[in-house]
Amino acid sequence: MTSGLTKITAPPTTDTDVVAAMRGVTKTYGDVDALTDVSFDIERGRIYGLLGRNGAGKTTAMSVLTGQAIHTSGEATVFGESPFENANVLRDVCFVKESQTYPDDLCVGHVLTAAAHLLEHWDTDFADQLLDDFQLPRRRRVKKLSRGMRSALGVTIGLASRAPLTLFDEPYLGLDAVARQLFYDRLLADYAEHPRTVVLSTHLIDEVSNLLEHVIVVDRGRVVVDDSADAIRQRAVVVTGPTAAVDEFSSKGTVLHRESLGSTTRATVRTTGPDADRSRLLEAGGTVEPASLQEFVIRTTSLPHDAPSQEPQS
Ligand SMILES: Nc1ncnc2c1ncn2[C@@H]1O[C@H](COP(=O)(O)OP(=O)(O)OP(=O)(O)O)[C@@H](O)[C@H]1O
Repeated sequence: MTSGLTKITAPPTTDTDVVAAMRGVTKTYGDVDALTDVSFDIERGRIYGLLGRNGAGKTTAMSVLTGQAIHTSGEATVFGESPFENANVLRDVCFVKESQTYPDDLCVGHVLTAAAHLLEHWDTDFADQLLDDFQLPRRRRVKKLSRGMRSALGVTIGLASRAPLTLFDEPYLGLDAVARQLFYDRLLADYAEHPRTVVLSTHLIDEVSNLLEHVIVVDRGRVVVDDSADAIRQRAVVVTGPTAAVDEFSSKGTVLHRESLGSTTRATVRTTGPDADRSRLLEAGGTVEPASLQEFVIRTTSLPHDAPSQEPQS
């Protein structure tokens, strides 16, 4: 079952520089459909946001791409090969999970030494710098770390891995706002110097929206948006004004959400492009503002099944 929205996708790419891909991937756990007919490409040298509500299928998708779960049908490839039990592929992949566990007796230094052995592109100096940044005590046992410190350790491993494909699955549990900002800053600075492909799943969409270059939204196991963040920023707008004028403007795009109070209506609309004619709306006293990425994701994933949606008339 879909959200009632047409799937929103970028035009097909001619770029063959795809580091990971899914084609018609389905993953079931017993009678739970975690992923249904999922297809997307992850291209080299970009930061992707994998977004969606709780239980949407984000962790499952990342687990399939990192060989930690076997999909039920379809095809998943990383660097052109199946990732499952494929050391050739996995040495270039780092997957940092929110629920990452480490052997209890290891201390922080041991974990980093193990990571250095396992990850081909590991940078020890960078790892040391990140330990200092996050004030992680090298000699402390992992089981004695606070929840936030454990997250900081995961983030440190993900960044210092410099893996050509690095996936962070909601790595922030317990990280305070200062530590999260540190993570974003270090990620951006290091990514600029050492370009690689990063996939980030998060519920803190506003915080990361400036980081993301491409967004994949999963809703109940299906991909409902696969588009560049710029395209989403340009086309997703919040329109407010007299109902007739808002509805006329909205009819040229896809209405993601609409609410009225008296004669005024507010609608979140995905237009056909930045040049959508807004003159009549403005003349009628209406306003058009860019929708935040968070608003866009919320409106894209929370429609009831039978919600009316209008197709773009491009
Ligand atoms: N090992 C499992 N056994 C049974 N069901 C599972 C298992 N792992 C995931 N699921 C189910 O698959 C669906 C997708 O779960 P998944 O963890 O991929 O979602 P998610 O988008 O990462 O959610 P969240 O944002 O809450 O972490 C959910 O319905 C979940 O209950």
